[in-house]
Amino acid sequence: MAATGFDPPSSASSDSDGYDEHVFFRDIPEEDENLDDYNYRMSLIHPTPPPSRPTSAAGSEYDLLAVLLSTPSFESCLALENSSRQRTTSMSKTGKSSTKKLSAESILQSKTRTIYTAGRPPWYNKAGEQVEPFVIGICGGSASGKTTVATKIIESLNVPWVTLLSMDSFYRVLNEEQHKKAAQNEYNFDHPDAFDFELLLPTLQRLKEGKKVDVPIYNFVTHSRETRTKPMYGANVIIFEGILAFHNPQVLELLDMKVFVDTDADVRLARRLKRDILARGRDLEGVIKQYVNMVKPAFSTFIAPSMVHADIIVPRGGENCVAIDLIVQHIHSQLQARGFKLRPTLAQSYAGQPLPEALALLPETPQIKGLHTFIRNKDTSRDEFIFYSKRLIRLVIEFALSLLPFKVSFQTAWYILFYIELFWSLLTCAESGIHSIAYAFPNVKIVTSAVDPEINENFYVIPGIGNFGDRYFGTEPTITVTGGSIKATAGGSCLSRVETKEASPV
Ligand SMILES: Nc1ncnc2c1ncn2[C@@H]1O[C@H](COP(=O)(O)OP(=O)(O)O)[C@@H](O)[C@H]1O
Ligand SMILES: Nc1ccn([C@@H]2O[C@H](COP(=O)(O)O)[C@@H](O)[C@H]2O)c(=O)n1
Repeated sequence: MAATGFDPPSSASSDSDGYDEHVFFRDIPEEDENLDDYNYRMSLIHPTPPPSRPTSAAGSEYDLLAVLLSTPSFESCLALENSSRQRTTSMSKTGKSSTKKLSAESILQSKTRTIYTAGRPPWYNKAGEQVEPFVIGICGGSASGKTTVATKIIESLNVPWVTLLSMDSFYRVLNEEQHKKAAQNEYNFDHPDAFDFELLLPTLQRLKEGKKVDVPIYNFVTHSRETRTKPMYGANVIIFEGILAFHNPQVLELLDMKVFVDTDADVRLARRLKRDILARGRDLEGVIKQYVNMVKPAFSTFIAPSMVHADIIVPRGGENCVAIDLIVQHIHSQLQARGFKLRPTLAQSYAGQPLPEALALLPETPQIKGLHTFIRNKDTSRDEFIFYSKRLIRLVIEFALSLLPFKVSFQTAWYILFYIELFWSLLTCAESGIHSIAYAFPNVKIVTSAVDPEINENFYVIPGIGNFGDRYFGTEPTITVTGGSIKATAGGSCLSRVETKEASPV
């Protein structure tokens, strides 16, 4: 654990698995608590933009849309859209059939709104069945690097929903006498009795069931729980870390994968000295006294022996990228087996089917061909890539507006722009993506400037531009070769797969 008054991270989200997959397919139970959960998640996806318009290097269109989408008009448009939605399967005129099926269970009515759902919240599988999250336990001595390893796993995983639960949040509330001992560095925080397992166990159980929990926030300076708690939510992956993560047999039962972080005692002591003095309000003598009398003995008695439960031992902790990569790969294969990883399935789902009626393709003029030639060239610089992409985006948006069957009034303008957000990401699109969006948003017209028949195993359009978002925002993985070893990095974190060839656009 790295910070004073640890504010437990609730969920890390990334959208790599596709916007549509985890945003709008939300099954909302009717209780208000769960609706709050829904609203919370929606706020993560559509955070309120800052009042002033941000000056992002990557495009004013998006900034404008972000501001527009935060307006009350957007909410009403969404309600309008949702209330009229039906699940449909539509085929193009060239196809044999054109069917429209209403699925009553995909429309959910709460007290305040109507919500369309294809029946699959983030932690449900493709068939809409609830799937247990994958729970990882990380154990190890104090300052061994448990939190650092957990954070690196989360960074490398690139999975939409991950929850990190720290055992530190479950330190017991002390009485007056215990507080006095703690102030003199004489209270044993490393003994199992110091932890509130009666609260910890049901909390982890509920999270594993995909339910919301309220987690205490612990303050290491005052040795006490804060009055507020932190809400946490079920996820695809739950990481539970703590010095005694493997101590309680019932907790152990809940862990699908057990990782022990094994860092030398002298390194741990050095890190702890620095951290406790800088971040936990301690002094040198106090830290050493606590370490010698309680931390070190408890490590030998309780923590080191629990290493026998570990599936993986990570020497040195967070700097051990190889071990973290292995863990990440294992988690990916477990998620795949549980049916969480839908993108590869969706990519293959519609092979050979005629394109949906909802698709409107820009006429292939010399101008469009020229713009595509630039953005599909892997040697096009990022500045040029953004420049030509913006021109193409403008043409797509203009074309989309020209397709609207009604006169644009002030009210309808918001409605149109809601659609444009979807169009915009479809500058170019793979067939499987068009089918997936047409299925999820049956009433939305999809406008794009090019349809690509295939995507490769990295979901790159072939022949194409690599990952459009990565090229546009400059977040492409890079390869560095140092001292004969090849290391792939993305945003400074360990990658789940170390590439042996350049990860350049195809
Ligand atoms: N590989 C590392 N190199 C240097 N400092 C580290 C490393 N790993 C962790 N630390 C530092 O050591 C302290 C404890 O790390 P942390 O990951 O919070 O351990 P734990 O969760 O096991 O207590 C933190 O201040 C952190 O920044
Ligand atoms: N009030 C407290 C509570 C706990 N500790 C020490 O924290 C260590 C566990 O946290 P890590 O992040 O290092 O795993 C544990 O060794 C306790 O001694 C404390 O000093 N004061």
